[in-house]
Amino acid sequence: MGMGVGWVWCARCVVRHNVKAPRRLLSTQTQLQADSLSRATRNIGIIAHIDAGKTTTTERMLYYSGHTRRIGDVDEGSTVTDFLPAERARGITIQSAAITFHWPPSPPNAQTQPQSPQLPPTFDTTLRSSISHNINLIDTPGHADFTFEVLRSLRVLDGAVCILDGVAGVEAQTEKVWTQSGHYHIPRIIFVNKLDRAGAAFSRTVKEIGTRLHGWPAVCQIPWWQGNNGDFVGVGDIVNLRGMLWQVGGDGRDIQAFSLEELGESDQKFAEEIKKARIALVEILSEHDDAMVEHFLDHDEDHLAISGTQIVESLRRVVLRAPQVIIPVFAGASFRNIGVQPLLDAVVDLLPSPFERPDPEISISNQSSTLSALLSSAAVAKPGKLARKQQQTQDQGLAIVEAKNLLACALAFKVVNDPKRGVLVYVRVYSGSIDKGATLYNTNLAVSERAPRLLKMYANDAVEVDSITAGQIGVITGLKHARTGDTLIVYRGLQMKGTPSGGLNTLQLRPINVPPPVFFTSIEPHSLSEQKHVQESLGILLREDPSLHLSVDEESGQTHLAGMGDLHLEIARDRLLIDFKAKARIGRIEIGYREMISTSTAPYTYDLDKPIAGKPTKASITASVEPIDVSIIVPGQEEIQVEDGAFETTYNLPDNNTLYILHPNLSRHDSASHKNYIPPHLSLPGILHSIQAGVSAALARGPFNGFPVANTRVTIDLDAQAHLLPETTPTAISMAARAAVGSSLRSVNDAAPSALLEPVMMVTIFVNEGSLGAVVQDISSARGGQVLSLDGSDSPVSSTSDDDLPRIDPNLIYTPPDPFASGSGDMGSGLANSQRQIVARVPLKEMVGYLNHLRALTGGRGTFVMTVDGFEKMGSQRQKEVLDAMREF
Ligand SMILES: Nc1nc2c(ncn2[C@@H]2O[C@H](COP(=O)(O)OP(=O)(O)OP(=O)(O)O)[C@@H](O)[C@H]2O)c(=O)[nH]1
Repeated sequence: MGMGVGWVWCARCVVRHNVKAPRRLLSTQTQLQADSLSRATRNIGIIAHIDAGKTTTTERMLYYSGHTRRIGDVDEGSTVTDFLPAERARGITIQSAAITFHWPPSPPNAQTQPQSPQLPPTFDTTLRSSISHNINLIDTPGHADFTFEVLRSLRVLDGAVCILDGVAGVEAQTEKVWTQSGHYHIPRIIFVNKLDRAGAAFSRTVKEIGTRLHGWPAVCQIPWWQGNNGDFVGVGDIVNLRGMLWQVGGDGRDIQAFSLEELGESDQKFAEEIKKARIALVEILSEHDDAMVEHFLDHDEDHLAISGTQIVESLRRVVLRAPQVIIPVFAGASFRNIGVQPLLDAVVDLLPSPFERPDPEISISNQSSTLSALLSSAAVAKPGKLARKQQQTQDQGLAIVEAKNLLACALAFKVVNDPKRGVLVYVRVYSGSIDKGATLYNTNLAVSERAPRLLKMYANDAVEVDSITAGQIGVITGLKHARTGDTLIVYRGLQMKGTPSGGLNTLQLRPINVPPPVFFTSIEPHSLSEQKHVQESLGILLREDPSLHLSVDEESGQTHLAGMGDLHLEIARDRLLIDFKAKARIGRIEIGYREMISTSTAPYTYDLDKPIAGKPTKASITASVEPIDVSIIVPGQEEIQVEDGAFETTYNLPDNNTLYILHPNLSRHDSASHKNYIPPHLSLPGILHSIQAGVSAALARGPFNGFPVANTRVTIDLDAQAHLLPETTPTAISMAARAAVGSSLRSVNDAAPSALLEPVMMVTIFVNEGSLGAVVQDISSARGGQVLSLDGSDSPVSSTSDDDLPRIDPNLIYTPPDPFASGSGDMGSGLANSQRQIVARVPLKEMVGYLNHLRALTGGRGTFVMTVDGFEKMGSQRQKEVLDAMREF
């Protein structure tokens, strides 16, 4: 008979609360506690193709950890993670919420208190998974439209579990996210789910892991199929050499373990397969880990004699090495409650703590660096030695000196409006500690705001905490400005209205390129009285997802909402109408073309002189515009300030626009001299920010057809004495800048009409050999696309930086047989080869509704992913057709 396998909390992890520290030691003590908390923390995400079972698996994880009392069911729409009604209706996960739980489960009273367990100095004999850890599970969206959203959540992960559907195998979207997470060097393990389904093919899936994800699968579990129908009942645990049998129909807590000896009597074949798998596992580890070779020799070359702990430590070493070449593979069926607890053990045992991660990249004064480089230079740099650091720019030198005042640095990785609690800002702290009440400086928005309340989010509970320390994930409530993706810093001596000096105000954590919006829709409140609510809801929506863009046409008052995909906008629409109950008419979802001016203007000055909010207000702005001539523009959507000289400032704006501001009387390096030129209530950074906001608003709506303007250089001549008066406010500067640039664009368009640019996509299509011809034919003739490669390695999916990843021969991969898979005769290389990949550039217009067409062409098997490759000038005939079609509508 087998023994029960229990996941119960262990007494060792209880924190000793009653130790009194002498007062002066307190801060080091707290630091130590924070460090051990982080060492016992896993910040992980689940990456998976839509429908692979991410939500189902998450639910089980929360249930077994003791944080929920019943298993939520996705199909009934009662799950914890997918908490937005719009998600429930669609059954897909779109919001990246983060949930904390403990694994193994912690004692009931410590359940919701952050704790710092006492970890042993080494793990040579103890498994990490024998001690309760904090798991911060960050939800990543699975749909192709949300790739950017995935990227955004990926950058705060320390490790990931990739869930594969054991019937469908490795799917296009998984491949894409896998590659992206590889770019961030995120260690990953794989869970092959849905092995209970008819047609489940573990072996085929493992081979696909090798061929499509470019790593050597290390099979840590094999499926246990029983009876004539091949019922999936449990797994063979290759690490610990045992069979694990889940009670049929139970909640999954009742698991029996059978030793190889016991199995030898009941299921001889299965016992033999476990041994085979163990040999393969030791072999593959030995190829990549010298310590494993030593263990192997120490145990007289007996693969079975090596201890489970040694295998786990070896797996951990190879998983944490970048690039990751070995991919541990686990098996289960979370819907049947099979396999989830060992998967959680693997999360703790194999994935890294925040301390085991590479130093996070930052950008500061538009230069790339890493956070610890910045922090450690602060420790050594003394102002007097600055001269020696002059190979860096002066701004960076200043930042280094100022970095000693940087008390904390965090990334707001997700903003969610919770109907009950208001706007929740999920943060990951990278250095220092954010304490309750701290003043946070937002380097993206150049504003300060106080953090009134800090929370730790558990599945069933939000618990208030006093601080969120480095390596931790938590929630700040009550913030009015912070948006998804913003960098927040705590800075010694910062005043609410102040700006951190010396370049720290430009610090960005793990900056990413925001793809340009290529679809838009119009929004019109039902009535004037609804307008305020619609505006407020849109405001929250944009804080949640800054990849949505809002622009208002000054004359018609019409509002446009732009996004990255049609589904992206559909979700935003549902969010607005259903979740926020906004009363508005939402127009058709259309393609977001760009306009480009064809000639330049002389400087034009707009003088604003009118009462704003009851006060007389004045501002003047002198602007000129000129086209930047490139035929294809490459997307890049972040506003980046380039501080090139003391008296000039350049902004690289979205859509390949540039803003060049000359401020001859205002030196960036001598703010004391400004008082001679500008009224005391204005500051140079504030003025520049207002000009940029006004110019961006003007560029968002072109004069030709109301599309955003691209490829344009705007020059602003700022004569501080003439243009900035006592009655000048930041709002007035923005309005004047918008008006000056708006008029310049109109006059240039009157002189010579602008041209339209259309979004062109890089499309990667996966099809079976049989449909290849038809799909290529359709793309290149009917859709006007250009096929770039077939099965090429230069595609965006397996992109250039992965060249060092191995090309893997599926015949060299160990897999157990697939006795019940349909088409199991055609295993391995045959199947892998029959899957073909087409990479093509296709105008977005021709890709609308493509999925259905592709399904029809491929008997439902084809899939594709696409990203914006650029905007291209259209031929005059094509432009006319597009414009005619728009007018008709
Ligand atoms: N047979 C079987 N079905 C499963 C299993 N796991 C999940 N499912 C089903 O697969 C469907 C999708 O599961 P979800 O958990 O919603 O998948 P998801 O990956 O979260 O999907 P999105 O939220 O849309 O990204 C649901 O109908 C589940 O009941 C499994 O182990 N076996």
